[in-house]
Amino acid sequence: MADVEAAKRAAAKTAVANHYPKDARWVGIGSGTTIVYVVEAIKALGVDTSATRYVPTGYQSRQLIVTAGLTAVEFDAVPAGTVLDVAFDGADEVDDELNCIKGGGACLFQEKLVAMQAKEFICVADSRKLQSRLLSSWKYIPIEVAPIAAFRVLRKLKELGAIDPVVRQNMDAKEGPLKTDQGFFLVDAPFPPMLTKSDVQAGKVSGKDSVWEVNELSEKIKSIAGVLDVGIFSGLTGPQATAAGGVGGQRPVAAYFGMPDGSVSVRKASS
Ligand SMILES: O=C(CO)[C@H](O)[C@H](O)COP(=O)(O)O
Repeated sequence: MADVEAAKRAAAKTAVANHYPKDARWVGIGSGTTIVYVVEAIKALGVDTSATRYVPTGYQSRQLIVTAGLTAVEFDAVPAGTVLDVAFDGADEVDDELNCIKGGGACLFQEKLVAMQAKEFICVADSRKLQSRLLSSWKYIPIEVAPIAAFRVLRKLKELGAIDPVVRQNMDAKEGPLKTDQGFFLVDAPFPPMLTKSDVQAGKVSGKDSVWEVNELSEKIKSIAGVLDVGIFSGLTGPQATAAGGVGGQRPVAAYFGMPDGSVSVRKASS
């Protein structure tokens, strides 16, 4: 465990050193345990942060920002048209093309909003998260769902090939479904490992026999009525989205993994 924490810290330090702009104005801060080291690394830079505004992806993230003595501005208070300089976040799994699964820590919708508002979305994780295909080691896709539609969504997910999807429950003394920062439920939907775009280009068949290409499955799940968002971050990166006339993408431009030997492996999105 100590090694895993050291790996997360090393990845965060390198990611911040490479991507935190000297004159940062707007910075997205994600959720989870790894992001704690990103904030630690930002503080350790010793730069003047008085004019920098940090945009959280949920309650935990906001507390982290404030406790570090940084200024938090909620996503809906960011002035219209503002593009964040950079957004850092963790992931539950990252594939060869830098598609990610997120939401294991019960945040995903706000994480996606923040990532998609950033010029650069940077993922920080430890080596356990690095797999050639999504759903290799991590077994389910978190999906944020309107409570009233939960049973319908479960049924539709089974039709798509999900194996025993469930509504995530509170782990503390308060029994019942866990609620997200939006007051929604989370459905955890196990699927077999997904295909990447290059798998499909190489002739592997997608969408049949419950084996899905990442983007295709993401779209299918998002189109189910009652789904707020899906914990698959795929498609365009920020610069690609900007070039296409949009703001930012949901796929990171780079992912940093702390390795067991103390090194940091960097993966960059190619296409
Ligand atoms: O998506 C997330 C929260 O829902 C987290 O980024 C993801 O679960 C990774 O967390 P950790 O850094 O603790 O491994």
